[in-house]
Amino acid sequence: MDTAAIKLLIDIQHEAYKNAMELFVSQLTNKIDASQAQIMDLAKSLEYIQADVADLKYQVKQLIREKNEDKRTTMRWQDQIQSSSKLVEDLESKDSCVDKTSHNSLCIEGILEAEPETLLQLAATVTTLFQEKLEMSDVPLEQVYRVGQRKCSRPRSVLVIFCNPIDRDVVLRRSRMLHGTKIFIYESLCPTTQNVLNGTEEERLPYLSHAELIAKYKGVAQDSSSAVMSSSSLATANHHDSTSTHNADTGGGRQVLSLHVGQAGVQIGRVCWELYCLEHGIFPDGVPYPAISEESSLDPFFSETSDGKMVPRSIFIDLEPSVVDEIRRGTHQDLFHPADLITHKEDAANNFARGRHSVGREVVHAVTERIRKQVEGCSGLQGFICTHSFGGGTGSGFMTLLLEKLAQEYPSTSLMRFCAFPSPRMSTAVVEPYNTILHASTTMEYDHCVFVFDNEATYNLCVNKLGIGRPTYNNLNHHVAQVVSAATASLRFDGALNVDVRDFNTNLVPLPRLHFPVMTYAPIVSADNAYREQQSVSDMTTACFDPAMQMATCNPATGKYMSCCLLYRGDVTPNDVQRAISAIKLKKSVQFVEWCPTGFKLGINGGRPKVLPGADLAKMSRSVCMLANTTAFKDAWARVNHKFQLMYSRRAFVHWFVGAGLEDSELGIAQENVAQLVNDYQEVDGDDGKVDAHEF
Ligand SMILES: Nc1nc2c(ncn2[C@@H]2O[C@H](COP(=O)(O)OP(=O)(O)OP(=O)(O)O)[C@@H](O)[C@H]2O)c(=O)[nH]1
Repeated sequence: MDTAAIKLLIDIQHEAYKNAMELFVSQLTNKIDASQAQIMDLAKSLEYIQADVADLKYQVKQLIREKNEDKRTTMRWQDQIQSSSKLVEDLESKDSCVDKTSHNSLCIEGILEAEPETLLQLAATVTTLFQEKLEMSDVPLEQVYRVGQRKCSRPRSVLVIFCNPIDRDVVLRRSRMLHGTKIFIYESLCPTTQNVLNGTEEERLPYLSHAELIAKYKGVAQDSSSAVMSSSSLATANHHDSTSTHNADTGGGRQVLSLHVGQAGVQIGRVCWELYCLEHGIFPDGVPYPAISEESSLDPFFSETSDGKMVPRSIFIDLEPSVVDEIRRGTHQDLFHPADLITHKEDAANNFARGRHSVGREVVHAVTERIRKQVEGCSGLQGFICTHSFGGGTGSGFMTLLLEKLAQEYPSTSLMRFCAFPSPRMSTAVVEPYNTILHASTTMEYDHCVFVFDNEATYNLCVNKLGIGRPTYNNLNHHVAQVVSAATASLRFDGALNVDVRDFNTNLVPLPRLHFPVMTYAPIVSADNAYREQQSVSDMTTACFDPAMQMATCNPATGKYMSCCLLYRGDVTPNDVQRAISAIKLKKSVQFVEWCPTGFKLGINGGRPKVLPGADLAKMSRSVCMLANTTAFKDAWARVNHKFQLMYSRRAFVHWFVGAGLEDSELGIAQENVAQLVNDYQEVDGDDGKVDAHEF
């Protein structure tokens, strides 16, 4: 083999080794890569396993924690069950004691005594009161003593313990004879006295504040089962405590009787009571929640039965049964006393005259009897609240009849009404203008507040502010009830600034005939937008002066405000309110009559506004209700009177009214009377007789 051949052979072998080496290296690399990948996979799996382990550890911990929590909850529940049963036992024992002891005492407020007086003299004063004012002969008293601060020649509260419980019942029944005397008799305190006062009869008795008195009784009750105060009377006594100064100033009582008349009045009333129950913590069957808010005063709007149920101080009246039957069959059927749901066989057929002169007369006696019964159950009636429409035959005609009876029987009792005024374009009856004008004319001289809203304005609020596509009466009534609840909150709850029924009339009616304040409520926010739209006190106060927020169709810019009541609820301070009002006063668009420079009546109530489950309105932390007496409302009257005139000039539908007992001349007189009302408004705002007629 020559050298060249050997060299070639070496090259070939070299190449072969090289290839083999490369192959080996690549195989080795692949193996290393595969191993690395495997290692990576293993590492990842390890990571997953570690994560799973951590997860499992966490879950185990969580389970242990939950188990412990469960244990604690079980223990808490056991505690609660124990304390509830104790509470029930306490209440049962108190109830049984109350049965024995609560029927021999009464609290008399407003006794004027010459200072200083001994117990005997005080007892003599009380006995003389019973003899002279209640026409009772000898009433043996077991004990009397004073309640409240000692101040010379101020009317004071006296607790009277009767020897004979029958005497106590007679005094309570006859307490109505004290009407107008500024002396009020309450069923508030029901203690036995043996352990309370130790002095001899000749010693002057200690003056105890209500709180001291209650504390003392509580102590006595704990020490000895012979002195007991029931939870209900304690609540009443607390209420006395909080309102006694208020009553002393106003000379008024406390309870309010609500009268809901006709379809609109009944349906609005029903929603109002559902809301009141929610606000006061009362189940639909009238049983109070176990813990009632301390600020809540049930007594003004509810009476309590012997088994602890709360019954609304209300009467629902309709001339036909179907609408009231819905209450009789509804969720709150057990709330109302059946006798407070009064119906007749046939309605007033949209006819004022049938409501006032024919069908209405057949029912009015039963209604006034039931009212009398309810009033007898009140220790001091503060006023009546009515809901009804102006346009229906019952709401207009029967209501005039009822108002006459109330004026005769309870002349000094205040009254306020929430009324559905006919809408400019929406109407359910052609003769609404007749009914409205006849009603207004007949009741014109009653100078109590008639708070007005119309369904069209309320409907627009539901559409534009709450985003309801096609609002029903139910939607409208929920909104109206919200406003009625806001307006009556200060009658039902203790607050920083309270307003009572008489205050409304005194502050909102500057001239007797001009007594139709318009209702506005803010904020109106749909439940969907609740979290986005919390409004400040200033925002919502300003919103009240926005015409689009008003619940009655009239433009405030065409008139002047004569008076204005702003009732705040919830998270509101007097400073916030003052700032908001100062800002309003600077607005040129808000015009007040010159002779009413202060203009604003304020009420502040700490409790947050509540809404019924499923309501369209959002639950907000604060709200305001404005009741404003504005001369702009003349436009609404002029509009209805114009419609009346159009029909009456052709004597259209007049025969139906005359046929049901109306004097023909009454229609003409009514129209003139309301035309005069429009003039009265115009005189007040110095208008030159112009009325906004574009809506007619
Ligand atoms: N907001 C509201 N308005 C109502 C309701 N029902 C009727 N109305 C309005 O009330 C006016 C008619 O009065 P009603 O209350 O229905 O009639 P009534 O008083 O029962 O009288 P009669 O039916 O004639 O016996 C109309 O303007 C209706 O739009 C209601 O539930 N809510």
